Amino acid sequence: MYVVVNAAQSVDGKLATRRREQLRISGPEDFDRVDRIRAAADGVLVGVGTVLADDPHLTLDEEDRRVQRLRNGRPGHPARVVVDSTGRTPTDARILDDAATTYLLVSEATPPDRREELRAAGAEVIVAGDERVDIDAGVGALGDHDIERLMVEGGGEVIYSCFSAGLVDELHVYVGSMVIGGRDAPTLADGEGFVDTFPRLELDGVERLDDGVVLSYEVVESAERSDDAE
Ligand SMILES: NC(=O)c1ccc[n+]([C@@H]2O[C@H](COP(=O)([O-])OP(=O)(O)OC[C@H]3O[C@@H](n4cnc5c(N)ncnc54)[C@H](O)[C@@H]3O)[C@@H](O)[C@H]2O)c1
Ligand SMILES: Nc1nc(=O)c(N)c(NC[C@H](O)[C@H](O)[C@H](O)COP(=O)(O)O)[nH]1
Repeated sequence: MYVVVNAAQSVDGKLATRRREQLRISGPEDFDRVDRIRAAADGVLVGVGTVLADDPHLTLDEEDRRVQRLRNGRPGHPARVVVDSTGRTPTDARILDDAATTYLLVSEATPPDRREELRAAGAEVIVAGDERVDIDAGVGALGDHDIERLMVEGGGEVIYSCFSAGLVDELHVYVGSMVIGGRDAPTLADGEGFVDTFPRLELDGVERLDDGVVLSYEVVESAERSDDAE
């Protein structure tokens, strides 16, 4: 699986406010760039924290010819994926509409009747992990559903888990010209945090878009021996 992480942050590294309300950090040029990364992917993944905060749709701008060209003749939208240990995705979430296939990666902690409710609401439910979703196994299982290139859109907990599992190949961060602040505001990588070994990146490109900058990195060394696995 080839994994591309994309997120937008303030100059102080926050993805949203401490209230976790949706906030536009990107401008229109950056949202176009996000659409092109989505279009090149077979699947777009978010955590349930993002679903509960933003109710995202995660589809493509079908009017944009540049976006459609990147689909390489693949019809429709990329699949949508939610990491959701206990099945908290609301059955009326926009991500469960019939615009695209939606996989919910749940753990054994999601009771069988909740799995059935989510299936009835349109989700393809994949069980990976006992208490919490085993992100490595869950992402691996997406490979059985023709997903070879995955875009991870956040939030901070899920991005950290992807780095911690050594899954990330590329990282693109849009840095918008604003300060959000707040010790409890989500950042690009939350979770437990690394204290011993750290993922190492190589800067691939810098691009000015809107009134901000996109930093693009290749991951050259992962931190598979994650400190929170001790
Ligand atoms: N600016 C951006 O680019 C951007 C992108 C996405 C989200 N956001 C913002 O981020 C916030 C949500 O981020 P977040 O960090 O609270 O939530 P998240 O979207 O990262 O989801 C995390 C949740 O997923 C579940 N989960 C299950 N298994 C997991 C695993 N193995 N690893 C990690 N999580 C697992 C847990 O319930 C966890 O609380 C919202 O405020 C949203 O608006 C911003
Ligand atoms: N690139 C980017 N810039 C931002 O300023 C911002 N707030 C997000 N946030 C990402 C988060 O996952 C959102 O929920 C989806 O971007 C919503 O996606 P839809 O428009 O519903 O398809 N992403």
